[in-house]
Amino acid sequence: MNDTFSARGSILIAGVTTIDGSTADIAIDETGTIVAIGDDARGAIDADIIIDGSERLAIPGLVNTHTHAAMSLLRGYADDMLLQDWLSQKIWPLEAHLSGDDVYAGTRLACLEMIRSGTVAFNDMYFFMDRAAAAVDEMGLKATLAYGFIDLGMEDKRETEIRATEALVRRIASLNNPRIRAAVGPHSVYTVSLAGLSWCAGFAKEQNIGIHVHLSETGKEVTDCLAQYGKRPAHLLDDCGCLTTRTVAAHCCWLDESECRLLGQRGVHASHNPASNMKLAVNRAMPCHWLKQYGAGLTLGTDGCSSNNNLDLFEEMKFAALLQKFAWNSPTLLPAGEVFTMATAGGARALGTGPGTLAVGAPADIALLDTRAVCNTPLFHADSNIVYACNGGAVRTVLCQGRILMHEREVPGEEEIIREAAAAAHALVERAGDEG
Ligand SMILES: N[C@@H](CCSC[C@H]1O[C@@H](n2cnc3c(=O)[nH]cnc32)[C@H](O)[C@@H]1O)C(=O)O
Ligand SMILES: [Zn+2]
Repeated sequence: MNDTFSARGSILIAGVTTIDGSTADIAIDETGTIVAIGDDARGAIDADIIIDGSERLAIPGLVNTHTHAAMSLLRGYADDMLLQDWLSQKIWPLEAHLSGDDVYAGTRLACLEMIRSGTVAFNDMYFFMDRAAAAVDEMGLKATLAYGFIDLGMEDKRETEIRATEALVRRIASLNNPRIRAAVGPHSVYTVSLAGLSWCAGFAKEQNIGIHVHLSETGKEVTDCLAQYGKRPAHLLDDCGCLTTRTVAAHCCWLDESECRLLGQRGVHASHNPASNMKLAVNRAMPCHWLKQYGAGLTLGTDGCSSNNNLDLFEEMKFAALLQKFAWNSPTLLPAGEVFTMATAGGARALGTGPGTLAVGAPADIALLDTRAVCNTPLFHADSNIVYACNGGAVRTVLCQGRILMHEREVPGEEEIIREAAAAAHALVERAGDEG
């Protein structure tokens, strides 16, 4: 087993079921690229490792486009509250006591949870991101990491956030790990000044990196923005240059049709976070149908573990499909195939990690599901089982860029990761002098 995880050779996944129901071999070379799929794949490489694909369904690894990974330490710390109260009374006071070690422990726990539920890449915004990068580096996933930029209209705070953003981008460049990228993370229109937003846009352009922002999460965000600036949040972000083809906008719940058109024109990727939105009762579902109509990117995210409270994108796919139907009153909206595409190709395109499909030339970012699991029985339409019946527990094996991160539900070192995260979470709450 240790050989399986440490090896860096070529891999053959033999006789695996694909999403269309056929059986194929998948050949992966030493660089972690899929070099052949089908009957002829076996001959394409001299495989160092052979993974038995019988009773396994191969899907592209899932991509989570909105997380605060280290908030895994805050899972269950404060639930059932109003968004503003939850942030200002519980989360932000606790976060004031966070250390870099906490972010490292929490991000490792989050990576473990994502691997165990078939996710290979994520888009994160938080503090101490150099420590998050170290965790991702070790755990073997792909991530785009942004320092959450919040200036609250104060010039001295803006300077601090600018320095922190610049330092993270330098740090990630120095890691020289192609799996880890930096982005600029202006938190939102209600926490960042116009000068801050404009600086973020300019810096992202200069560095040729993405932007990760919260957009139109609540009705209050929209009414406050209209009162303060006389325009809606997406138009304000656009004035500051924050809407680009490399922007991921999380939530997008309260966008009107003109804002959806604008996101489409700018080629922005919207991250739908249905579990967080329902839990915090933001009271409107992202208008997927308008965003799709106007050509914006559609992707899926979980948000942090204290508003979800897990990172399982299988559950998120189901919530997305159900919420769209319920909120917009049509059972034909967001069918299984479309939500599966959001969680795979849509997310991969947004983060630039590949096509998000199993194809020759694509990176071997692959999850293998158990076809004999109850949730996959019977298996008439794989996308339906995946979206409506399964959760992450159906995932048996995960590869990221051809590296085996989990095999038959074993992830190396997981007991230590869990123990250290639990200890860090309890010590944090104790330091903050509040038992939650
Ligand atoms: N430099 C910032 C750090 C911001 S990290 C990103 C922030 O987003 C917060 N956050 C998490 N979930 C949500 C959400 O749903 N809406 C808005 N903010 C959130 C999270 O708790 C964290 O404080 C500072 O000095 O405060
Ligand atoms: Zn968030």
